Amino acid sequence: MAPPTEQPDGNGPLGLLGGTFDPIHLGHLRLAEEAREALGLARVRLIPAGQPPHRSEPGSTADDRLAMARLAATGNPGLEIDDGEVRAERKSYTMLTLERLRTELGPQRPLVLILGADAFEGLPTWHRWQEIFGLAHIAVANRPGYSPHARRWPATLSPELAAACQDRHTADPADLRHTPAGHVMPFDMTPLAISASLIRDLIGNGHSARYLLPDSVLDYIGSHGLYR
Ligand SMILES: Nc1ncnc2c1ncn2[C@@H]1O[C@H](COP(=O)(O)OP(=O)(O)OP(=O)(O)O)[C@@H](O)[C@H]1O
Ligand SMILES: O=C(O)c1ccc[n+]([C@@H]2O[C@H](COP(=O)([O-])O)[C@@H](O)[C@H]2O)c1
Repeated sequence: MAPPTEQPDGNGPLGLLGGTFDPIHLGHLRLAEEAREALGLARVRLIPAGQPPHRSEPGSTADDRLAMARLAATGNPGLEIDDGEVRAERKSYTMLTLERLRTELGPQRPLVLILGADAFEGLPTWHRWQEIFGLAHIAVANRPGYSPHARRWPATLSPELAAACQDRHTADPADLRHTPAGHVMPFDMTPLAISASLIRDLIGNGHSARYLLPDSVLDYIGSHGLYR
């Protein structure tokens, strides 16, 4: 008989995947799913940004982006939704979200901030970025077209990011379980050249975006007339 699969426990590392999710797509969902498996996360919390700090106004409202994230997570017990950034009347700075989560979850629960390579590249421009390492681990996935691929670290990182990561780098997911925060771990995911901007462009130009995102999300976009 096969051994029982390890059940996710309430104190295991919690993955955090923030994004504008304009709209959420299969790149985001595979990122969450593959991070959960590769890093041994109990669950992954999707956190739609209410007011994304470093981009112009999204093409759909925060409430629509939250609704689409809820639809995308439906049926996957490994995912949960956090509406805190949508509800907050301020820019969606990750440090502030991590402080809120530490208040909610306590100082000991391992938190793993999941970033695609493009987001990670921009980390030194984030609000209080150096403090993030004190509140969460960071896991970085490859993304087609972006340079800081795990296998080429640290050569492809900017000097300040390389310096910040130097003593934090790990390739062992056990390190993410044994401490609440502080490690940086690159991991490989199935390369998917899907982006929300591609989907917005396709829909805006009257083309099909089917099979790039869940059908339920595509139906929502259609019934609410988004991105036209
Ligand atoms: N195809 C993908 N592969 C790996 N990571 C991804 C992918 N798409 C998005 N991500 C990651 O998901 C997070 C949220 O991304 P975001 O919501 O900005 O989506 P996006 O597709 O990059 O959007 P846009 O095209 O509007 O810039 C970021 O960390 C980003 O790097
Ligand atoms: O905290 C910051 O200063 C900060 C700056 C840029 C982006 N972020 C977060 O990074 C995630 C991805 O952002 P975006 O714009 O690529 O969708 C999302 O959760 C944002 O809130 C955070």
